[in-house]
Amino acid sequence: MTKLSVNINKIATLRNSRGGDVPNVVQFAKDVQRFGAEGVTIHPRPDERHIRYQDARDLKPEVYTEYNIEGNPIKSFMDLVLSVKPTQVTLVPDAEDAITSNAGWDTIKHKDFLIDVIAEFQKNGIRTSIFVDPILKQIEGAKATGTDRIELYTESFAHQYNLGNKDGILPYTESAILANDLGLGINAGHDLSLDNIQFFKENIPNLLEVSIGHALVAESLYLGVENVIQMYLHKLK
Ligand SMILES: CC(=O)[C@@H](O)[C@H](O)COP(=O)(O)O
Ligand SMILES: NCC(=O)COP(=O)(O)O
Repeated sequence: MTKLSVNINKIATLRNSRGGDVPNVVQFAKDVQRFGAEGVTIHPRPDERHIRYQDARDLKPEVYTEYNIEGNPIKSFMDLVLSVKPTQVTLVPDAEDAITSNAGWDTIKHKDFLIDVIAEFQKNGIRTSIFVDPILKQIEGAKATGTDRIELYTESFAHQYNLGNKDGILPYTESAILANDLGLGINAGHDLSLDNIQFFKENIPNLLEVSIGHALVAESLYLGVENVIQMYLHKLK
């Protein structure tokens, strides 16, 4: 069984584009849980261009499934996560100016830093996951940091799958086998979608959780737009 955690960053992006509170991210989190989502993921960035630090605090009492906060463990992010105390923190090595996450950790180069940060979160009862590329030595490096889980960065799989190249899954399967052998839990995310999720799941042994946002929100627009147009037409009769 793989848990679906819905990333609600895009809901905050839409809200921020008008400056008001529509759509309301807390209400959206409540609704996705009511519809069956098994977790809520947010990824506050230092510029707060979508999810804001205050959203992370406001969501805490309403997320009764798994609450996952992702981000680069700079001081302000660490303070936020340590005060909110989500179920899980996912560490992502984002550059400040990155449009979205675009690489996993170099777990070898940043080993000492990751060991310290991970120990601090674990000491506070927060499960840790670190975002990694599907590279065997990086998975071994992840193990050495003491993290509970890894999150496989799935952009390259999604890209290859979209091009019709199913072999793009191979490094992910190998990485998952190694992670299982090492006793690391396995999460995955980035550009997963209705098109590619089943194939991914079938090829990753013991996939514990996926976090999906961008495609899920885009798909929801497409799958919902016919209904909404009909409702407007009905009211305009
Ligand atoms: C960690 C990751 O894979 C990202 O997909 C991220 O959580 C999404 O961030 P943005 O919504 O800022 O693109
Ligand atoms: N950790 C990945 C995530 O939360 C969502 O990524 P995406 O589906 O928005 O690409």
